[in-house]
Amino acid sequence: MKGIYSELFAYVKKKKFTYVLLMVCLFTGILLDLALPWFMMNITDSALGGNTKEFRFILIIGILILLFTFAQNYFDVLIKNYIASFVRNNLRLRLFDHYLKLPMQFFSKTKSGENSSRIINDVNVVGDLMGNTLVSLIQGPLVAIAAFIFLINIQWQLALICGLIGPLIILIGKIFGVSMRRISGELQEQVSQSQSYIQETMNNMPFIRTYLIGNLVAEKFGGLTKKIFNYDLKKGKIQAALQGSSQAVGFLTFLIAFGLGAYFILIGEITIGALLAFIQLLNHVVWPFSGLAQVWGTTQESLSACERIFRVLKEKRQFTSLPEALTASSLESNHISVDKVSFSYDEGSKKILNDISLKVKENQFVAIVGHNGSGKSTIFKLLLGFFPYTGMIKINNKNTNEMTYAELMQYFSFVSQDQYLFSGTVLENIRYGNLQAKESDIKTLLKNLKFDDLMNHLPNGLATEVGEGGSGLSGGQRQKISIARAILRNAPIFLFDEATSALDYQSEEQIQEVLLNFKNERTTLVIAHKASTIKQADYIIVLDKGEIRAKGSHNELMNKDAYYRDLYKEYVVGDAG
Ligand SMILES: Nc1ncnc2c1ncn2[C@@H]1O[C@H](COP(=O)(O)OP(=O)(O)OP(=O)(O)O)[C@@H](O)[C@H]1O
Repeated sequence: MKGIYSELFAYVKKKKFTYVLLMVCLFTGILLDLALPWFMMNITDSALGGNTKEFRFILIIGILILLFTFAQNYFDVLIKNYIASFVRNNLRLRLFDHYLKLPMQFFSKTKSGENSSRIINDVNVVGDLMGNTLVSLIQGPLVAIAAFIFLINIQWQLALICGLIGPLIILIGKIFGVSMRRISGELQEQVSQSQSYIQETMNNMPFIRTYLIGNLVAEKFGGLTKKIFNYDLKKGKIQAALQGSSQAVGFLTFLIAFGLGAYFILIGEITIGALLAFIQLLNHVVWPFSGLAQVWGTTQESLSACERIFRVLKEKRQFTSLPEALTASSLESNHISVDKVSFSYDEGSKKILNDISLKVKENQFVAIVGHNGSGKSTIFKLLLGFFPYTGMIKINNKNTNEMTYAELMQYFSFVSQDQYLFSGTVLENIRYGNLQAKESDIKTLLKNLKFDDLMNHLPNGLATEVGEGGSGLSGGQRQKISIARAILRNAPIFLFDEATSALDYQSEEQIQEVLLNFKNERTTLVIAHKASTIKQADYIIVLDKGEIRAKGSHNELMNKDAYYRDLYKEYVVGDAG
């Protein structure tokens, strides 16, 4: 909690001047709150006393109070909104930037919907806290104290009796505040989970349609929303009890004030104007306190959003500043050695890779083969520095763990099995491979790759929008963009998770040709899914349940390794299919 308060205070420090203005506004508001009862008391008494000169003077003051109240309210709302927007904007950028710097392990253990809920929903709540709620928390008691002093001036016995309400309402707020905070935290957790599920549902719509699992999905979502509903109800009950009891205490105070006030008029202790002012002032004593109970509830809710945000901000970053892309093509000799590398995704769980050692010579073409789940893609993820491991990986005899991330990345062009595309045009998506590339360079590259269809067959050529995640393109077109992007990057080591399933025969042949051309130009590691690719390789690594089962050329392995022979047969059948 201490950490949260200092984080929040840092925002106050950042906007010192604006908070000072807000305080000026706040104190002006308190003065105006007191000016109105003063006006009511004096105008009533001067009218009842028939003093027209005084009446006119007080009326003019009343008009001035009105004008000031308008200006005070205008600036109060303006400044509060400015602070809330500033905090939201700043925190959102900070959080987004932090997410970009977190290690990949973080993303393999969290849900994307929850992370987006942090950046959108929780940040909004914290903005409200800093702009509105926090100020109300100070404003309420200050107004109440000022009004109370005025009340004492009017009739101290009556004021003291009515003043008993303050501590009582604070006690009520404290009792309910704790449960409010707990329920709000749990509620937000459920909201995040359902947000994740909505996101997954939208992404999986074709699967839901074709497998007719709409009812199942709706049922699961129903379960999630039921939890939200139940937490909402619990929250509603606490809010109702909080508000009901504080309002009742408030009303009780008015009953006492009217009853006793009327008695004091009867015995000539106070005037009618004074009672009017007293009741108006009492509003300022009662409502800040009864409202305070509610504001306290909102504060607890906001603090649990803060907790969630700052929990993420406390996660150790992989980078202090985001690495910039380095020019990849200038590197010459590029060999890789993997020495006794072991890895598991979760600490203490089953090893996904166990004591892997391999060497890839400069400009060698290496195929990694193995059954599904044998750990092929995981080897790529470790080469790319996504996860920490035991053992050592070296490129050109340098330990990759001693390289900066940008330095490591300059070695690799990577094509994964999944295609990662951003909304934008085909051209923009290919250009991520080399942000300096001219359109003409990209066109030449596509011509050389014989991916002309990306220029000629799409409605707006390279300016065609790919849609969210490439949803507006065919699977083959998405793969071609990913491959073209990696080749445009022109790094000396090409990591290719052979995902050529969506390519037509002609395009597949074309990719094979590109890989063949790489043979003497750059170091290439292919997770091979095709017999034709495997046969091209200089060297093959056979992986089985996270261990290297055999290594060698295709002919060597066919001669000496039965496991490989069987595996290869499966690939040949796959190719024929
Ligand atoms: N993010 C992750 N968290 C936990 N386990 C994972 C994660 N990614 C992969 N695994 C597990 O690691 C093992 C190896 O996965 P990997 O993707 O490396 O296999 P692969 O050989 O590339 O398989 P395929 O041929 O199906 O692509 C699998 O058992 C998988 O369940």
